[in-house]
Formats: sequence, structure tokens, C-alpha cells
Amino acid sequence: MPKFSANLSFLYQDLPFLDRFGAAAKDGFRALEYLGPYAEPKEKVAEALQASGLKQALFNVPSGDWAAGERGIACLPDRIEEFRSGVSLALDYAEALACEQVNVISGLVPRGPDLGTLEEVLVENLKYAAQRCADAGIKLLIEPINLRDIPGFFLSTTDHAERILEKVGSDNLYIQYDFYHMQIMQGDLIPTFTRLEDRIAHVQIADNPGRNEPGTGEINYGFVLSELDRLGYDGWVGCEYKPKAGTSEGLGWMNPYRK
Ligand SMILES: O=C(O)[C@@H](O)C(=O)CO
Ligand SMILES: [Mg+2]
Repeated sequence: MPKFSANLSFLYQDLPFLDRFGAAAKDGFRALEYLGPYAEPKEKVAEALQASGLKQALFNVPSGDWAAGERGIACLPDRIEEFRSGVSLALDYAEALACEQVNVISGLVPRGPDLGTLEEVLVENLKYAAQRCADAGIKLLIEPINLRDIPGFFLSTTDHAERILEKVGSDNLYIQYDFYHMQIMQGDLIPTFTRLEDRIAHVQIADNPGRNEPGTGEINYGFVLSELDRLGYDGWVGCEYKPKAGTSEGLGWMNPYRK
């Protein structure tokens, strides 16, 4: 049976951040995830997490100024120091929240440096981060993201993610496989997942088009989720979608998976 994690950067947007934890527990989620907890002190986040009884499935390493349009800094030559101190901050929160994995957002291709330089910076940053995370017993992930929603994103395909994994050469670097992004970029969802399963530590779901609840678009999530079970995937399934009309109201799709 899939284990669902509520992505609180997408779900329960009508509630203040820390109130979303209890709402997710009430709706039957078993874990939660979000882009980042950094706007709140780690003690307050840990308290809300403990009160909810949920597990912390994942969050992102600090990813630059999101509100200003940045989408990660890991490939940016002039932000290496900031990326690396962000890894320390992420590990600090991960320890406080007993979170076993963190995700790196690669960044947008900037004007100036060539793609080879960006890739070298990303690889060196990931070597550093994968080792820091390994020392703390935490998995490090990278996520390919579709170029329609985030034009100019550096890492947008599983082929590229595999090449990065190979260059980094750490057994502590994994792929975050977001079915929504991969449907837009590549299709062939289950064969690709199957081929890469050993290197996938987290998956996320949303339908296409619209990035709404499973069952609102073209992805056959009944099939996808039963294949994840059949293939023995035992990680979290992050629910990273935009609810069409209220988070709790739109959870009917989850009924077949409730005990
Ligand atoms: O798919 C996404 O958008 C997220 O998983 C994320 O962390 C960055 O945008
Ligand atoms: Mg995602």
C-alpha cells in the first residue's frame, strides 16, 4: 500500500504553515514534506510535527530567493559558499525533525557561464553535500523539473540526472522522481521508474495538465500506484498537487488506499 506524504507547500494553503501539520494528520496522511521549513525556528517546527504524530518525509536544501524567482542555487558558480552553508542549515533542521532525506533544487541557467561550467559546479556541490549528508545518515536527492513550468531550469530529464549521479559517484545521491514533471518531459513513466528504481528515493504525484489531484488528468494513477507496490517501492509518495477545490474535499482519490 502506498504511504502518502502531504506536501504542505501545495496542500492546505488556506491555513498558516504550522497549522497544516495537524490538518494533514486528520486527513489520514502519514508524513509531510514542503519546500523548506526555514521561515520558522526548528524547535517550533519540531513541536508541530510531534503534535501531529506524522513523520517528516523530506524538504529542500535552501534554494535561494524563491519569492524573487530563484529556483535553487546549486549550479551557480557565484553561490557556492551560500549553497554549502545551506547544506549545514538543512542538516540542522533534518536532525531536529528526524528527517531522513533532503532534496537539492539545481537552479536556473544564468546568463554568462557555459553549461559545462554549471554542471561542474553542480557536481562539486553535490559531492560535498552527499558526503555531509552521508556523515549524518541522511540521503541527498536531486529532482528533474519540467521546462514548461520552470523555463531555463538546469536539470529537466532523468538522462541528465543519471549523468550527474555518475559524475558525483556517491552512493548517497538519489533521484526524486516527480511523475508530473516526468510526464511533461518524457512520458514512459513506469518503464523509466523501473529502470531507475534503485536510485529513486522519493516520488511525487500530481496529474497533468493542471498539476491537480490524481484522477483529474491524463496520468493513470491507479496503474502507477499499483505498479509502485508491485515493484516493491517502499518510499514515500509525496502529494505535491494544487487542490482543485479544497484539500480535504479533494481527497476522494485516496479512498482506495485507506486501510
Ligand atoms: O516539483 C516541485 O516543484 C518541487 O518538488 C520542488 O521542490 C521545487 O519546485
Ligand atoms: Mg516535485
